Amino acid sequence: MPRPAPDGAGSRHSPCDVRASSVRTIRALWGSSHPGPTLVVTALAFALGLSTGLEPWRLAVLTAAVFAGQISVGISNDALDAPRDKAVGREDKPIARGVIGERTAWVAASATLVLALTLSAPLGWRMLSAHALALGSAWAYNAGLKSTVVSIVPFLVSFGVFPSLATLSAPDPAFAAAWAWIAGAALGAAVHLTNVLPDLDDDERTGVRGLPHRLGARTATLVAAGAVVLGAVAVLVGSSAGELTAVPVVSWVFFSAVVVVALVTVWRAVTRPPTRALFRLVMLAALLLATQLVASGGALVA
Ligand SMILES: CC(C)=CCC/C(C)=C/CC/C(C)=C/COP(=O)(O)OP(=O)(O)O
Repeated sequence: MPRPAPDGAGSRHSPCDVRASSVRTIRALWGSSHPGPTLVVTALAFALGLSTGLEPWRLAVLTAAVFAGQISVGISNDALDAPRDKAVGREDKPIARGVIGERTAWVAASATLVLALTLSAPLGWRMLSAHALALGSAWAYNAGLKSTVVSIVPFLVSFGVFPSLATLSAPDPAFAAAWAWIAGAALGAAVHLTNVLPDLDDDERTGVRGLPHRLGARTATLVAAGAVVLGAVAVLVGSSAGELTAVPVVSWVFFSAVVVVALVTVWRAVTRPPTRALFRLVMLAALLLATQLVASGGALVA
């Protein structure tokens, strides 16, 4: 069956055709946004905003700004990767499959980038600058750093600064404490090291050789699991100001759960070929740590 022409090229369309094509475009854009990570990072922003005690409008605007920013990062990533994804026949990539055109994708990625920054502005220039830094670093990954030995750096930067997006959104803005930077960067590293694992062979064929490709799947997963534990220790120790006797029981429960997740990640890595499950385990660890912060009332600011 012939594919519909991308970007609406073609002749006459009935209102039904137009509606169907709009739905197809929106679904394809959502599919290109890396929906799973987009939703997880948005939920993390919400949880960090809650734990910072933001008032409802600030919490809503922070969450919406992060959501828009993630969509812009995800779609621009797929738009830039489209020729490579097409070459290796990636069926999960709507742009590479020709469901939508690259022009449509770029319009959506640019519009959501502008929306993310516009929504950040009412939260203050510090939050706006921090979000611009996080997004700039993510776009730099998409634009080429992903194929270099320093492919991990944008994840360290974007996720390192990420907890501060919440604390800088407060009426009395402040950077997050050092332990929160460490936890964010450690989890960002784990996200990168596990996300690319199922695509290592396809990536090699199209010339993408980031840090995980050079480390190899097993080493990358072991380092990722170590980073998850480092993040968990940072949250446990940091949020109780170094007083281990003052750590609430709920924090120990979440900490133990995250260590179990890290152990399962290692076990899977040594017993099976790498799959998307390793990345999902890292996402789960990040959600557990954010929930721990909310449940224990741990303060993000020193
Ligand atoms: C807080 C914040 C702004 C964080 C974002 C940080 C960051 C560097 C994001 C890049 C996200 C991304 C689309 C990775 C997938 O790329 P890929 O091309 O390696 O893998 P794929 O095959 O899944 O597309």
